[in-house]
Amino acid sequence: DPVGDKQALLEFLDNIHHPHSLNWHENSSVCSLWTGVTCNKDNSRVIALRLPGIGLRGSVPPNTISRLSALQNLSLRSNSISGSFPSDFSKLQNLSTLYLQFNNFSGPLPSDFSVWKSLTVTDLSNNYFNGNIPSSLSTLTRLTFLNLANNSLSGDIPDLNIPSLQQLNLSNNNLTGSVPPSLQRFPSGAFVGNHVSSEIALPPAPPIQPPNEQPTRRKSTKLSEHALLALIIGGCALGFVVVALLIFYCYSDKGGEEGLPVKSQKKEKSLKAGASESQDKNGSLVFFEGCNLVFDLEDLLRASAEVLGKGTFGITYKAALEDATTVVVKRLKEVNVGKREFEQQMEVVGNLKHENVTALRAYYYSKDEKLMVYDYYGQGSVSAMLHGRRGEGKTSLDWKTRVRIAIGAARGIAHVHTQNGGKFVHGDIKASNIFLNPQGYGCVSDIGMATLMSPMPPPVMRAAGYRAPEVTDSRKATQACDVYSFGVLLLELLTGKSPIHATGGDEVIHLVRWVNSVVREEWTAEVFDVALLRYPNIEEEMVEMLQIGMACVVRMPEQRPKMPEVVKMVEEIQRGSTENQPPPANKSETSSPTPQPTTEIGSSSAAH
Ligand SMILES: Nc1ncnc2c1ncn2[C@@H]1O[C@H](COP(=O)(O)OP(=O)(O)OP(=O)(O)O)[C@@H](O)[C@H]1O
Repeated sequence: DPVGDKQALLEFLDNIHHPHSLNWHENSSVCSLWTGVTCNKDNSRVIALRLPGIGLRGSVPPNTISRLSALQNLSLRSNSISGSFPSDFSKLQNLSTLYLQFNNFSGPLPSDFSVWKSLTVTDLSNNYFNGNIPSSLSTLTRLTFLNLANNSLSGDIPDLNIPSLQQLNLSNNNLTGSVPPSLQRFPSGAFVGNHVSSEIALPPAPPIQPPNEQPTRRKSTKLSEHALLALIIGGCALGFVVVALLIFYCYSDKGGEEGLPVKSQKKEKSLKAGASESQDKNGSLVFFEGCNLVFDLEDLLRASAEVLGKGTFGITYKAALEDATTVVVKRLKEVNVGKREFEQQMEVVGNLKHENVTALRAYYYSKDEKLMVYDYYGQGSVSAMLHGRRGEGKTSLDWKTRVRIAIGAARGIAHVHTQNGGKFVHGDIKASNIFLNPQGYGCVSDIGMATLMSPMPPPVMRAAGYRAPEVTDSRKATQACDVYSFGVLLLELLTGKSPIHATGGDEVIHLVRWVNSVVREEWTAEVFDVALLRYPNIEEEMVEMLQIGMACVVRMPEQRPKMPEVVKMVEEIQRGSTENQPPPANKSETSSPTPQPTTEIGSSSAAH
């Protein structure tokens, strides 16, 4: 471990307010375990420090980060760091990328940029920097990206002759004068929101020949006042699908650089002209309290990603970040709500902490893209567990696990229903949205989607079987609809069958109708998953679960039990649980005792 660097980092953290605890322990390995820290190959020095969006507050403690003299990448973006630009950063002479945007830095920019000869990317936007733009920026011969937008910089724009510069944003400051000749190749969008003389006739953009990048594609980027962020996540590879999450930020030419993986481009949404909007901190990942994940949008978009599936609300990706963290990113489609409404909804969801509700870790909102970030559940969803292919060594879900799934899911939904003054609705309860928490209990995901999507979009085929009959007409989900969907989930756990499934022929079976008809014919035992028949002494419990399920799926919404009641009932199954260890592996399923109905179940009102 780099002892000196480790000590410097510990001192940094000790002396800055940070609501999120980081796993930076004195006796753990800084290079392999510390979040946000990257070392060089032989682990002798720290070369990257990325702590975006973790709630850092106060000024950067002097003589801490500056001791990381081998540092190449520094990202402290999207925190609440205040004070002046840390003067001792001048010691970080190997710095290549510097991301300090979306903080509360104030005071002048460093006067001498020549100390950072290797700088390629500098983003100091969305702070309160004032004073002039230093002409020493001209000495940065490798600089490709410079963003100083949304500060309070004043004075004339210096004649910055930096041939390598490809992207420039000085918008929304108090700059005066005119655009100097060296910068006239940048479109007017780079200067809007200033008092820069408007009569400048910008010549057509001359070809830019950056040394390391792809000049032809860069050339095609046109900046304009109508700044748009376009985020591209997607693309399939052969066989096992791997997609690269891509981002590009461009102006007016929305499709201009589509498909280009962007490392050094500005990611936050740029503002349209107008100082009034200059405080809009749009377009960064927002993390929730207690989240130990440390990455930024750039990391997220750079991560290699795999499509997990396409749902009602968009595409879900599994993204592997560089620091080996795996997260799930939901890219929402057709969310037409405004920023405020979206943020409010995310705040409710993100602060909804419960062991039976999957935690929303972060979200992202821009005009064109809405993302939600979750933990990745490696075991997959309950749907995958129940219906996925049984690989070698993979057995079907045992009864105890199914009961725990039911109890956890019920508790999670009941908790969701207590939100928003007891009016919150999940709206999309189904097995692919239920995961197992570390205790092996069900854990409900995808909270808040239905509210954002009201009226409900038509369900994808596999979701249709969970929807209460009344939703078809009203397209509006209610808590009673969640109870119905939970009932379908119970029937699915009991039968091992999907809510809508095909038989051998063309016939499509609707699980609720099928269970009702079988029970009506008093063939109750027929509904249970054959894989469960090998567990002795569980008949009563299965019948109990069947009763609860059927009570939840009655046609009339007002006749369904409320979730707190359902929780009690499913918990009762576990309480009455007798020992039901699986029999020895060689015992055949057919030799298991066939369960007999012990209680009268079903009623004519349940049949539909
Ligand atoms: N956090 C997660 N960890 C692991 N797998 C996940 C996670 N979230 C979703 N998935 C899986 O990704 C796939 C796609 O999920 P997504 O939510 O987009 O669609 P869905 O659940 O099938 O439908 P809907 O959008 O209606 O909820 C599903 O198989 C789901 O189980």
